[in-house]
Amino acid sequence: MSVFTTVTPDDLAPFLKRYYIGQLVDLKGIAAGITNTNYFVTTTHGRYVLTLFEALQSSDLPYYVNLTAHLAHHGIAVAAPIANIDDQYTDTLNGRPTLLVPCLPGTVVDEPNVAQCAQVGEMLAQMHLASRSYPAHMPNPRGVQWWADTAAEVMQYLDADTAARLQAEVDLQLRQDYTTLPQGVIHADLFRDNVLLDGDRIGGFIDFYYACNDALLYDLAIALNDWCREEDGDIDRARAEAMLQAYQSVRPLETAEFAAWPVILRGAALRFWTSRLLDFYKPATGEMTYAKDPTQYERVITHHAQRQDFWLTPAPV
Ligand SMILES: Nc1ncnc2c1ncn2[C@@H]1O[C@H](COP(=O)(O)OP(=O)(O)OP(=O)(O)O)[C@@H](O)[C@H]1O
Ligand SMILES: N[C@@H](CCO)C(=O)O
Repeated sequence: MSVFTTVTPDDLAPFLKRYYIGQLVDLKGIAAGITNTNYFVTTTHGRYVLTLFEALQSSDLPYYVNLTAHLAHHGIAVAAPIANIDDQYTDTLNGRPTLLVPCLPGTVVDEPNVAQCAQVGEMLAQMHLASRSYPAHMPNPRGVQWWADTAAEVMQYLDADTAARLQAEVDLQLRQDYTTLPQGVIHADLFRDNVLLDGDRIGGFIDFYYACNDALLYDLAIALNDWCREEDGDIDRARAEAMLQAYQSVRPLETAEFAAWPVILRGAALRFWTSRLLDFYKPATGEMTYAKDPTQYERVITHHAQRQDFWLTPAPV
């Protein structure tokens, strides 16, 4: 249950007076999500989502919040932040920084189909292009060096075989230079639970709190590793081809990206293998004792390492 900070209708009444969204009708905590407190707020004008940030400080928020405003301005399906009477996107409630956005249509889909993977690929490419005019810059706090540092931190808990495989993956990634690939703003966590789908249509991309500037191809690899993944960590060909073709219908990959693709797929998997190992063996104090399965991403890497074909048709000349 992800309500860490309780909000009552009495707490909310003075807060809502700072917005032009009508009067409160209903307030309901949202169970999904593991980092922040989220509430559905229904007013006489409509339905909204109120987020109370549990870890991020007000000073951290502008990059993420202005990014979603920028993307919404360009027609990407994201929840555009709502400004308060002081024309600020963020406010404060019960000692936490807050954000109020409209409720987007759709639900999280656990078993996406080919058409849905194509939609995600297409909108991800649109998002990458639309954010080229976004002026702010944020280095990736969870880049290759973070994978290496995190692997070193959890190595002591692993059996010798797993530790050796983890170290080999880290060494492989430390030898790469992804900075020569096309760069831009990436979502960096575009898993199934961060996209709302309304049938085959995208209701919206949500949860931009890992967004940063990095290689665009890395973002595509993160999305593909989740959206097209089977239970055993293998990738489903039909979904992968659909996602890649749809992405490339908007932003064709460059020759250097074709070359980097097989290894960056493993890097994108290593990012979540290491973060899940860290959450599993060294959960942060006060964090919910809920950790996703690290071995899922170990298996993704094993499959990628054995693969000959990476679903890409030859690069256009
Ligand atoms: N704009 C929105 N419209 C509709 N539902 C939303 C919206 N934003 C969030 N939600 C709902 O709230 C849930 C939790 O949101 P989110 O995944 O952002 O939680 P979090 O705790 O902030 O992040 P995380 O779980 O990645 O740590 C989502 O699964 C979705 O059901
Ligand atoms: N999407 C991440 C969790 C949130 O960052 C994972 O599945 O490990």
